[in-house]
Amino acid sequence: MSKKVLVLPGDYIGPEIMAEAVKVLDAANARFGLGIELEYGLLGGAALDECGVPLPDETLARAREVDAILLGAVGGPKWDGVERHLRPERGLLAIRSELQLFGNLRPAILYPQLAGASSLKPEIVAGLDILIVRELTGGIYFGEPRGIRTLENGEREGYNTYKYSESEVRRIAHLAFDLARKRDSRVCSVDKSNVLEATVLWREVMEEVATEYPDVELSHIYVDNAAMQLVMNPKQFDVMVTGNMFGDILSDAAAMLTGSIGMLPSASLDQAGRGMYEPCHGSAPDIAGQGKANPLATILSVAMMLRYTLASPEAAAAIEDAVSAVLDQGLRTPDIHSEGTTVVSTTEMGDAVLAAVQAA
Ligand SMILES: NC(=O)c1ccc[n+]([C@@H]2O[C@H](COP(=O)([O-])OP(=O)(O)OC[C@H]3O[C@@H](n4cnc5c(N)ncnc54)[C@H](O)[C@@H]3O)[C@@H](O)[C@H]2O)c1
Ligand SMILES: CC(C)[C@H](C(=O)O)[C@@H](O)C(=O)O
Ligand SMILES: [Mg+2]
Repeated sequence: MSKKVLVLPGDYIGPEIMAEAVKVLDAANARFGLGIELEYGLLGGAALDECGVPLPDETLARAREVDAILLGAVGGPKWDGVERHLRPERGLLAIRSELQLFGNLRPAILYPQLAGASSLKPEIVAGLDILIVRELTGGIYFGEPRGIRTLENGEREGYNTYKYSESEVRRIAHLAFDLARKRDSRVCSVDKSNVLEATVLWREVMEEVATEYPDVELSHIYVDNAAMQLVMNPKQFDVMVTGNMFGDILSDAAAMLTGSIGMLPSASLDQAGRGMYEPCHGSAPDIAGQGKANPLATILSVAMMLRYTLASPEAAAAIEDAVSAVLDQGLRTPDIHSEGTTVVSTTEMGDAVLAAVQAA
């Protein structure tokens, strides 16, 4: 039976990195007989330009039908002036929310070949393998009320609401604990319970869920300390579970431990394990159209899609091995370049991974 994947290239470097990821997916499809059919849709600025909204009904309808979604990145200065509710990023938030993709997995793994490209010293990052589990459909990103209002004294005030229900915390906790069992059985919950009530409850629920996993060790850390520990001694962490905004920030920091934000893939899963797969980075307007974007985060997101939603672990491993082989060949996009390696373009990097998959 065929499996359908909806491809949403998005904006700026989105289409550039997606072209390379699709090449690699096509090669894995042919090599492993996966029966995957691709269809394309619009999200973000591209959708706003074409249809007047950042998440067209057609895209959402197709997204509900397909087996998995592959996203590039959305947003950029072209749409800076549009009304808040029409911003390209709102399209991304809406699709996550509509599909209830609450579980965002952001693995920060250091490929040994990139030790020299990490922002930290090689001995601090050697063997790094952290999984950030970010709650993706709640917290301050979605809490109501929100807005900008005019106060009685005439000045304006911007406000958002940070809240999490017990059930929202419970489901992300279960996901984190279940994933930890397949790794080093350690979960570190990141909160700000010394200040924010929403995260006092978060911590209580984490403790409650932990009683169902006596084999998994649970620890807690405040988010400010977590940021510091991540750059001081990142290997102390196995699974880090946290809310929407903290996870957004910590995952960008974790990306730099692996060499570049261009190396960090992600999976956003619903309760049934269906998902949307995307790199953690944005649309990088500063390098768009120059062949400088690193496509590996998107290519590695394809591997996550094959593993988590499309049940093709062999093909997933082949793509991950192909990425490693290409790094062994010394090929680097500019963001991960270090002395003694060869700078290649986005397309050349994609072609090299494609060739390695075909040779698998
Ligand atoms: N998932 C998404 O679609 C997503 C994620 C983050 C940001 N954004 C949006 O992207 C736009 C730009 O945001 P930003 O500049 O804050 O973040 P960004 O992640 O796009 O870029 C930050 C820096 O990282 C670099 N970078 C990012 N991806 C790279 C890659 N694949 N290869 C090499 N270098 C890469 C960029 O050149 C830039 O210097 C904004 O509109 C933002 O809202 C979208
Ligand atoms: C573009 C933006 C809405 C998004 C987020 O904050 O979730 C991005 O930064 C991410 O990390 O996926
Ligand atoms: Mg982000």
